[in-house]
Amino acid sequence: MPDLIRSWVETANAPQSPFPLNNLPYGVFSAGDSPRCAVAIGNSVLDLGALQSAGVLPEHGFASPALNTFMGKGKKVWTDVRQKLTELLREGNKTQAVADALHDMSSVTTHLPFTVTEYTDFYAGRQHAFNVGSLFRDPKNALPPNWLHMPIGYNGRASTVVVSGTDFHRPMGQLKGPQDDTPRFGPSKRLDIELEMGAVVGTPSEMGQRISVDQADDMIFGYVLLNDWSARDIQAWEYQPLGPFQAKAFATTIGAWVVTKAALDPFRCDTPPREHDLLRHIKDTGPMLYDIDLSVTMAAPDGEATEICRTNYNTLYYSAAQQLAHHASSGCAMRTGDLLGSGTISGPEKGMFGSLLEMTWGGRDVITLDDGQTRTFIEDGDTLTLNGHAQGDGYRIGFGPCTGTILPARRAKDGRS
Ligand SMILES: O=C(O)/C=C/C(=O)CC(=O)CC(=O)O
Ligand SMILES: [Ca+2]
Ligand SMILES: [Mg+2]
Repeated sequence: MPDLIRSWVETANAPQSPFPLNNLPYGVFSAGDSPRCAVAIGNSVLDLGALQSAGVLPEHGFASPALNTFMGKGKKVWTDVRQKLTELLREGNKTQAVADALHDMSSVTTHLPFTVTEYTDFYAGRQHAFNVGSLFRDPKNALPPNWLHMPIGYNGRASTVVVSGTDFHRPMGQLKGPQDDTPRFGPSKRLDIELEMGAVVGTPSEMGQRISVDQADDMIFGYVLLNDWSARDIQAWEYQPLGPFQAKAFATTIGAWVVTKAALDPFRCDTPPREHDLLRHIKDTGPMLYDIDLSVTMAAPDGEATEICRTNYNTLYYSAAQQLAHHASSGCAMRTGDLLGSGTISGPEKGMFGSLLEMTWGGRDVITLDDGQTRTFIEDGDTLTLNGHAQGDGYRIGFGPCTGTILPARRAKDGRS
């Protein structure tokens, strides 16, 4: 485990800081002006657009409002820029040009860090797949027969991926419970979260090109926290035979900071033992998961945030590299800015479940918040926040929060649902 790299930005050296010099996650910010690229360091953001204009950094599209140009340049450029930034911010190396490009994080606005090209969501949490299979289908055959052989996924919506802090309205949809004769259209009453990690594709692949697991790993630029908000009542009625559609299309929240693979490298860990040998195109090639502590808090309007789940990214069955290799295996082209959701990260015990559906076992149990309020699913005004970090020796690699507050459903203009 490497040591903390000390920075002249003092707040970056605090053991609890999510953004020490070892991290350097990328994002997009504005300070009452045009959005441009940045890295987070301690309590500050460093304006990469300004450093590029000043000739301190080479031209990698840092003055644009998205990381895509830089992400598309690949491993060599990512490594060079990381080394350069590490030297610029290292203790003892303070210069006026770099000090002038720092902004207090509390005074800036963070934006969606990259243009999301396409969004695919996987299902790689074994406990989650088991729990959902038991609740929605047959507890005796909870895990689908293909599940141990390939990372199952569905194509989601990129258009509605939003950055942490974006509030949105409760979705409307078709609802039909088991006791109802006919469906009706109305606000979802079983609004849920899904604790996930998103892998961000940097370098693209061509249509028809096969990629190995190691090539796939090299294509990944970094990772974000991801909340795949889900309307369980819409989902239960609509999902057969083609899978989730409107139930997961209304919003997906990602964190504002993309943590690079380089920052996470010391925290790589093995995938679990395989029950069936995986086929060659997705076989494990070494440690490909990460030891990242994850948690979720829920807060009622004006209430305290209560931790409702604590789990780890290392509980997944498939890595993002295996998912990406599988995704391209038919000849599907992958593009810069593609976002791959890991699947809901539910660990093997109850306090480790990454959705309210599982925590309340289908809405049968309640969750009691620290202020005494109870919940099954999300109510209007509630705020849900994902947090995550990898714990180093005296420092942590944090992701920043991934949060959203639910606003009441938007009724039709005539007041009807
Ligand atoms: O098993 C199903 O019918 C669907 C389960 C899901 O909730 C899909 C999903 O988003 C996958 C995941 O996040 O793990
Ligand atoms: Ca999901
Ligand atoms: Mg979603």
